[in-house]
Amino acid sequence: MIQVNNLSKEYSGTTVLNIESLEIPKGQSFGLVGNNGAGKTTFFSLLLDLIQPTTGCVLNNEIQVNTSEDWKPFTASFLDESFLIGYLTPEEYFYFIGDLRGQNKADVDALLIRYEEFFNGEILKNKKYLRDLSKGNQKKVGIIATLIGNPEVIILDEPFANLDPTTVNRLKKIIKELADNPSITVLVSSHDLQHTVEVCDRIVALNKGELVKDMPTTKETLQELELFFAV
Ligand SMILES: Nc1ncnc2c1ncn2[C@@H]1O[C@H](COP(=O)(O)OP(=O)(O)OP(=O)(O)O)[C@@H](O)[C@H]1O
Repeated sequence: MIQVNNLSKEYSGTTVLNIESLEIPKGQSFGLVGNNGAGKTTFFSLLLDLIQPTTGCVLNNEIQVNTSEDWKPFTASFLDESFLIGYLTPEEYFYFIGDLRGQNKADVDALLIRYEEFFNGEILKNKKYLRDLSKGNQKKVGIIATLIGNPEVIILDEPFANLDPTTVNRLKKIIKELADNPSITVLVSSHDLQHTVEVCDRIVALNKGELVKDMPTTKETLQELELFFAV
């Protein structure tokens, strides 16, 4: 269970995120939507302890995220993967991440075989550096890397961006499989309302840093969101 208490973030005196209270139960597939600048990436960055809150805190299973090394079961992929990427081939990168998460080569290989169709196994053979891959292929590598080491919480910031339609469908299948696992919590942010509604069982909308909608996914959710964002 992730708990958010009185969480806010300011930059130069301007509040960009302000969430009084939010709970994300273990096993939930949680969709975060909102216009450009609404605060989605800020929220995820706070969950991941990549930035410090101005007020409040985030707890994972009652452990405050930035006070203990024990909270680190979160993995994440972001829209722009380039910050992860030096002069490493995808294969070197996967083994490097595996090493960080206590996975041996055989564990990583098993995962790569399992998801070969999604991330396009060809990427491994051509030995290009990650920085020289297309944006979509970088994205695929970033997403698969989040799955290494059996994380409890997987954060996918704009996972559908830059992916072709076939790959989007494969990704939706993967997210639904993860969502069906009661011990895995998946958090997805996206501008694609339809994809988000399809893979998430709860949708939260942010507007200018404030939580403006919080609803379970039903048959009406997509229409409701489309009307909301059409205003
Ligand atoms: N380092 C920073 N310094 C100043 N302002 C920032 C910084 N990082 C984010 N912001 C501001 O915080 C607000 C929320 O940004 P954020 O990236 O969280 O939005 P978002 O919902 O992810 O947007 P998008 O859909 O465009 O990716 C924006 O107004 C942004 O300009």
